[in-house]
Amino acid sequence: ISVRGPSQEEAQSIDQELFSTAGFSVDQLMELAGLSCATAVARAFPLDTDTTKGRTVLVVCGPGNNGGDGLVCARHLKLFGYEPTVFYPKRPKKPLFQGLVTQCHTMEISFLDVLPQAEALSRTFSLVVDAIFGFGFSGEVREPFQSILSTICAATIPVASIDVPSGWDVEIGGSSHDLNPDVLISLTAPKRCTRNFHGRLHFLGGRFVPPTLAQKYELHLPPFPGTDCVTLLP
Ligand SMILES: NC(=O)C1=CN([C@@H]2O[C@H](COP(=O)(O)OP(=O)(O)OC[C@H]3O[C@@H](n4cnc5c(N)ncnc54)[C@H](O)[C@@H]3O)[C@@H](O)[C@H]2O)[C@@H](O)CC1
Ligand SMILES: [K+]
Repeated sequence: ISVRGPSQEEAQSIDQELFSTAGFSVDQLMELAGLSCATAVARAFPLDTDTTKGRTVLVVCGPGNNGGDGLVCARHLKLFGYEPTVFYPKRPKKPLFQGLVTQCHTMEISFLDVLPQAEALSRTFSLVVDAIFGFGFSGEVREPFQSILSTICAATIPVASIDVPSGWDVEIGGSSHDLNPDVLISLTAPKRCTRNFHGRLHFLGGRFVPPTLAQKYELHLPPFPGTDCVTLLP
């Protein structure tokens, strides 16, 4: 796998190209991205079939497409037998996101109005899926997400981050005060900041990149085993 990884700008160009000349739609790729995140979460935190232990997952969604991946992930986790709950404090008015919320309601997934304090959060949930920011993040984290990230950092349960650990600089990474996820699911290709990921498992998901695009951007993507939608990176 390329150690260089696409820069934030390159990730945004690949994204643009997928949605323009390559002919894909956002909801199509978001569905595949979210499905691969749910699959990776289920691999990293397998259900104990004898107990309800480990079923409760809090999916925290941000205001952009990373948040959309989180909503899709929550829906698939529910189909896989988990008990996801969503916290989605800033919701875009676009039909795509409204549809994803409706789908979660139809799947009887609960939404929280307020994020519990770290201790209550750690007691209620087994794991947090971080779908707050992906490669569109820049600058200092603004509220309400600064407080939300502080709460997640203070919680004692593991975090699985979608595409980029939220709050990390997409190129450089995070510091010791930032999120330290146990699992990272990179989408399309690992971003440069993932060099600083030292968690337990790093997956690549989003098996949708046409080989011509992978070549053009020199992505050097690893093979995906068989029909799997995720692959474990070394
Ligand atoms: N090709 C692709 O490349 C795909 C990308 N997808 C997802 O889309 C993500 C990128 O989505 P977006 O471009 O919408 O960006 P993000 O979802 O990463 O973030 C953008 C949102 O965060 C806000 N934001 C940015 N910086 C902030 C700050 N400092 N404080 C508070 N809010 C801030 C912006 O106002 C915007 O609402 C990827 O990381 C991935 O998860 C997938 O859905 C499907 C395919
Ligand atoms: K994230």
